[in-house]
Amino acid sequence: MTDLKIKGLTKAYGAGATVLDGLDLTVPGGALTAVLGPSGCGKTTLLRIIAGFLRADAGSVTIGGRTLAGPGVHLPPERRRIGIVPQEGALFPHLDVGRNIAFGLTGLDGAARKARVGEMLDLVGLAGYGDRMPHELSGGQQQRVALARALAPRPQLVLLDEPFNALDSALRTGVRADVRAALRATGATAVMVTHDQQEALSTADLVAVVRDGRVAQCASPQEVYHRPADPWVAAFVGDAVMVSGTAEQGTAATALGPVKLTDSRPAGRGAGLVLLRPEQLRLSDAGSAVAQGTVTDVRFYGHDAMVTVAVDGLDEPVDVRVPGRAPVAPGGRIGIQVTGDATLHPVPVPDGAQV
Ligand SMILES: Nc1ncnc2c1ncn2[C@@H]1O[C@H](COP(=O)(O)OP(=O)(O)OP(=O)(O)O)[C@@H](O)[C@H]1O
Repeated sequence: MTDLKIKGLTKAYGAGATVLDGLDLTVPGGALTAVLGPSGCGKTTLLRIIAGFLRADAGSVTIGGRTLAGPGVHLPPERRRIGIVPQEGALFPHLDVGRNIAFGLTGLDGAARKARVGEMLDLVGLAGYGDRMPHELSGGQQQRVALARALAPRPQLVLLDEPFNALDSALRTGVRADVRAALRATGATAVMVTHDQQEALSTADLVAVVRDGRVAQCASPQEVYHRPADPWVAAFVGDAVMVSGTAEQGTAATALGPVKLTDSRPAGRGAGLVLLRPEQLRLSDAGSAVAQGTVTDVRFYGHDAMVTVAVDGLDEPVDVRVPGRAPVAPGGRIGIQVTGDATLHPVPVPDGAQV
């Protein structure tokens, strides 16, 4: 297993603003880590520095203890043992699928190359497709070939740059699952750049949320979602409901009623912002709940619906996610109850943070 360790990575383009600002990130061997962040936060820059296409101004990149980039060190991309899956597959259009996959297989004789290509085609579920040309494949199949090509030379690390961007949503789910299974089967250490929260949460073992050129939080998808490092992360990763609260003995008093606090967080004392998810709120009859309000909007998504409620005593409306059909309509009076626990964060939101 090969850990990827990134320390103090700093990069500015020319005299422009700093894009990476002392970024630290450790990707454990064998894990798929999603680098998630808003447009322009430096995700592609990070990937290009890891791959060796770009030099950092400061900091280091090591894989399994081998320094790829650092003070006085810059290994060229071809010596880094890194496989890359670009955004739209970017297969060589004049080579068939087998030759695309075999492209990086230097130092093997003909029979060994053929065997490795066959293994890779099996791995990505495309056995028998070796003679097809790229234009004879669907977008999802092209992405799977791109993954097979990246994995064929047994790289120490695989970088995936928004790999599902070009696929329509119906295809995405299946291709994501296939890619994840193929990475798992080879035990590859992988870093996937994405700006899609659902993709990061559902596909990766770890999610590194990048803001302003630094990692704001790196943890499991569950941890990032349920115990976000700060209000910005909470609002960026999924939908968030934020209400002021005052904590005492593990419970915060809020306009939505008492909310049990996730206990081990040091900030879980005093006054602050309580972070909840819309699915933690339940609608009930007006009058039966501590918090009451007026429904202002209902959005139906098929599997669930989002109900916006102007709660009495709160300046901002809150969103409530309800399964299936929403049994309410705009203008109706409704009660709200909180379920589960929440984190409490000191206010205000850090300077410069934007959601
Ligand atoms: N070659 C370049 N020269 C100058 N500025 C650049 C260059 N490449 C990127 N930038 C700037 O650096 C910042 C980070 O860009 P980067 O492409 O790394 O962000 P990103 O997080 O990948 O964004 P997106 O999600 O939109 O692809 C942006 O402000 C961008 O305009």
